[in-house]
Amino acid sequence: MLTLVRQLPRISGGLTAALIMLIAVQVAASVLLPLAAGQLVAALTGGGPSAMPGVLLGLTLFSCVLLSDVVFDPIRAMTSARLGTAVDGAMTQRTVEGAMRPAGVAHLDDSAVADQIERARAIGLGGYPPGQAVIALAGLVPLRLGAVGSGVVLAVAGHWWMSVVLGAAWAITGHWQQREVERSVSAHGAQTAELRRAAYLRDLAVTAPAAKEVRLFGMHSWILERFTAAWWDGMVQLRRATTNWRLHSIAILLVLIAHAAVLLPLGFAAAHGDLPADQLAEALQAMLGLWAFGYTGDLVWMLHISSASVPAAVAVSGLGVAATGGSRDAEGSPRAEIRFERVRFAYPGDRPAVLDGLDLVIPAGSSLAIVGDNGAGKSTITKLLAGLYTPDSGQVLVDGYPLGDYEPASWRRQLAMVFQDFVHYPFSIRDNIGFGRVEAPPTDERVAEAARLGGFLGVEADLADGWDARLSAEYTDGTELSGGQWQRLALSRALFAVRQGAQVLVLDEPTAHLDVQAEHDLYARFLEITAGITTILVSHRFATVRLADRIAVVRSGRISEYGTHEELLAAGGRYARMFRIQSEPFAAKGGTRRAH
Ligand SMILES: Nc1ncnc2c1ncn2[C@@H]1O[C@H](COP(=O)(O)OP(=O)(O)OP(=O)(O)O)[C@@H](O)[C@H]1O
Repeated sequence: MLTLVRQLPRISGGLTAALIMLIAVQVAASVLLPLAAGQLVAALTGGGPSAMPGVLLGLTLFSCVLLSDVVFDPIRAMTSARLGTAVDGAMTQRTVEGAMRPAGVAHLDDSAVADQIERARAIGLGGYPPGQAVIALAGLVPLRLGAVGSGVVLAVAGHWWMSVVLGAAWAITGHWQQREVERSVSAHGAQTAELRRAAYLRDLAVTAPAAKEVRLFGMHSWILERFTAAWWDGMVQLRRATTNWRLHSIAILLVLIAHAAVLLPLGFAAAHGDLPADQLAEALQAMLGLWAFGYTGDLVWMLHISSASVPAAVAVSGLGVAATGGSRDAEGSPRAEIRFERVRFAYPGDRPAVLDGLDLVIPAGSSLAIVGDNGAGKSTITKLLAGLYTPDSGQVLVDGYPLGDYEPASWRRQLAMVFQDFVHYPFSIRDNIGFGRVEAPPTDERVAEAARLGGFLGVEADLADGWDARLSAEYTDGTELSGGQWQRLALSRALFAVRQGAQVLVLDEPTAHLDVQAEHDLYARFLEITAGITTILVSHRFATVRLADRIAVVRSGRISEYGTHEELLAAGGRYARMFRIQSEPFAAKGGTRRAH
């Protein structure tokens, strides 16, 4: 909560100042109320024509309270809502900036950082944005300060010990209940394993990616039953962890006893004429205001649960601030070679090394195909080349300089990559292709040329909006592409980058979704596409692999074979075996089966 308060003036100094002033007005009004009541009772019980000025003063005080309620309360509500929206916007923006700032992606594999990002998104807390905390704070602060004022009035009108007894009783119970809320909030933040499972099952049911299989496999009741069981089990665990009924009962008893201890002497003194009626009225009115020292219900809960994401958002917004890349300009690199030297790498966490002692040289301007079994580390090599991860030991050198010496953005501009799990951006075709080089305006000409090279040209011709057609079935005017069309679009995106100056083209399984004709057409354009640049192909298809000048086989974390297609076939090693398996005539096997 303190973290949130510290952020407020930074996010909007004007709104914060306005809110403080409006809260001060509300506090003053809450103190005026018992004084007004006392003033009126004093004037009316005094009798005679002299009552008029006293009544007028009492009514004026009441009018001030009324004015504050009628005029300033709505303004305070609007101001806190606006400040809340500003906080939501600023926190989300900082989270987004922070999450994207680190040059690599290793921080996203760190479970502590992933957890912070999850909290910063407020998802782990059931979607309570921090702006709600501002609204709760704007409600809570005047109540608490008003209670202080009521305490002073009670001390003056009644007796000082009355404020102490009542204030202490409320404060103790409020403290217990606040601790319960804090426990509950942190339990919600951590979420029980059951609730996390329930959230996963819910997402399976309500999000598009699993929708097809859920229906195909008839998983409706399976998911519903398990979701219901997991959710209730999780909730029961949460309640058990956070609710203490015994303390609740003691708290109620304590407050009742404290009120009796104050009310009885007040009544006794008034009955015996030791306490004038106006003071009794003031004291009784002030007693009612003291409750705000205690548990202020939903406001406390809302304040704690909504502000819980703020420290995480502040931590995420600081990600990568201290990290500095090199300063060498990579423009035009590599001119000589890319070299992996004794590279060892394991993904963050306690994981085994994927690459261990890997040496590899890729001469500039040549093409290299990387082959190997599933999970051998082929994609990992491309991620290290892109600087998304850094080797644990050894180094990646570009023209003799470690990758870390280069300014990260300038090295990235030299790369055009199609990842195996490339993203389907739900934006226009133009944007999807233009993302290859965001600095270069995606003009019709540039987009069409990239689409021609990537084999996408023509798809836009059937769409009403052409290059500006939106690619998402979730929009009424949107279009959904086929798997192969998305792959051609991803290729076009990379080739847009190449046409805008990228020097290294990395294609991870570029033909996996392509039909025979599209694959053939791509091979036909291969020389045109790769002319003058360094190309790295990761593929299991030997028709693709054979296009490359050289081939490297990855096995047991290092390069086990390296050479041209003919050289590796002649060597009779792993590559030759893989090639033979893939090129064995399928019909012969099928024929054997048919014969039975
Ligand atoms: N982000 C990650 N976090 C942890 N482990 C990972 C991550 N990405 C990959 N791995 C692991 O690293 C190993 C190598 O993965 P990589 O994707 O490089 O293999 P690959 O050779 O490209 O495989 P495939 O042919 O199946 O695409 C695998 O064991 C994989 O489980």
